[in-house]
Amino acid sequence: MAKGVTIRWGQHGEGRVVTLPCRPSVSGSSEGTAALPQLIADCTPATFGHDGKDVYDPSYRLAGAMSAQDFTTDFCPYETGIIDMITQILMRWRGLRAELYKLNVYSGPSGMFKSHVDTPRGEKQVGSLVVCLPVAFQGGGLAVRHGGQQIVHEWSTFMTDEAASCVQWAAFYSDCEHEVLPVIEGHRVTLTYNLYLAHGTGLLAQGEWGIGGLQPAQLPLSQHLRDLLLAKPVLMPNGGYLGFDLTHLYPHTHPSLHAFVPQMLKGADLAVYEAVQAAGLTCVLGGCRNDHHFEQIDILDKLDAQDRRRRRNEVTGWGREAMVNALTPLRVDDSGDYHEQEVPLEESFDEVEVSKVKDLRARVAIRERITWVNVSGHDAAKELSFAGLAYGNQAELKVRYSNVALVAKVPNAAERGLKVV
Ligand SMILES: O=C(O)CCC(=O)C(=O)O
Ligand SMILES: [Fe+2]
Repeated sequence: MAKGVTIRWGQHGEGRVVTLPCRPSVSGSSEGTAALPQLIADCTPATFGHDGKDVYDPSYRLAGAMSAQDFTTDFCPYETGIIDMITQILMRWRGLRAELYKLNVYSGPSGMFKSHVDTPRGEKQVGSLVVCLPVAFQGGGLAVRHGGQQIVHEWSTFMTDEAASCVQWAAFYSDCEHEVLPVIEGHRVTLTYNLYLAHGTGLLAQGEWGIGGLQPAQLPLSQHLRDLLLAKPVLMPNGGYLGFDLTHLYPHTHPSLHAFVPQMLKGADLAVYEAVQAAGLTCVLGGCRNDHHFEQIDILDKLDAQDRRRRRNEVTGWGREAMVNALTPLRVDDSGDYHEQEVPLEESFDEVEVSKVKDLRARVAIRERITWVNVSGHDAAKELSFAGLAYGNQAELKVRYSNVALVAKVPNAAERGLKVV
């Protein structure tokens, strides 16, 4: 670990600093071995939640604690990639926000925290992250239990300089019981973070602190949609469907990646999705509306079913699951050619096999039931796909990116609380 982890704390005018692992004292500075005992001395006895109260009981928890507002650190779990790893493993691509909670010190010969489940801090908390800083200690395993299974994270450094120079970490879901086994010798210094479910990894997609976050309801499109839904005379009194051609290309021809497109929405497309959600509309992602490629015959049925489920409160509306993904992998043959089923114009239906006409009419009918909001005049939207080639011993078509459309269901006037005169 090249840089070390710096902790700064102390009252105004009495600021202190330690960089871990402790290096030989720099003369005249508090940085060095003397600063660590000071950090430990400045911690207060750690309490824990019991029956809704903070309790101090050294027979259950023997540790020191410093609250996040009383120190700063340059250690960043995002920068080190820890949050990305947790997001992938524990959250299956949903976003996660880590909030520094406490610094704790469990010291030998008996520092420990008996078996407990962390008190959730807010309904979006999904887990905890413990980061063990590079200070030498023995014992102090972190046992995490779930479903009759146990994992013990042994971070003990056995006093070797090499082991004591690493940052080690573990993350677990909030419902996992865990325990800090007794520290035999040395000091086990940890940073704990609360992990919250978020729209995206990091802070930008969160409006919770009232700053910086994207507020989808404030997006101009969201306001226009709400005005449209409440307009007089009533537009679409019997309800209907609004279609948006998305502006970016997505790998929905890929056999498995197509399932992730809702989580991959980019830039303006994400804003369209957020705005549609904020306006209270249910939506579905489907193939491009281009005349030749509108593949999903059942797209509107899927949308209607999702909307009914949402109205019955079976879908919470949280996260990307609220959008139906009707994308299916498009067929790409061995030569990499993409087989679209062309939908000819109605006039030329007689040239098509009779058996196909019913299906083709259904596709045309679906396109016509959707009111398209944006007219995709630009070439990129007309160009149906763009192939990314990867070269191995033979040119192999890896991923093909194609246009995608988002279709939102407009409820009827009564469902919108409007009277039709
Ligand atoms: O330090 C650890 O490994 C876990 C600490 C813990 O369980 C807590 O602070 O709630
Ligand atoms: Fe805990």
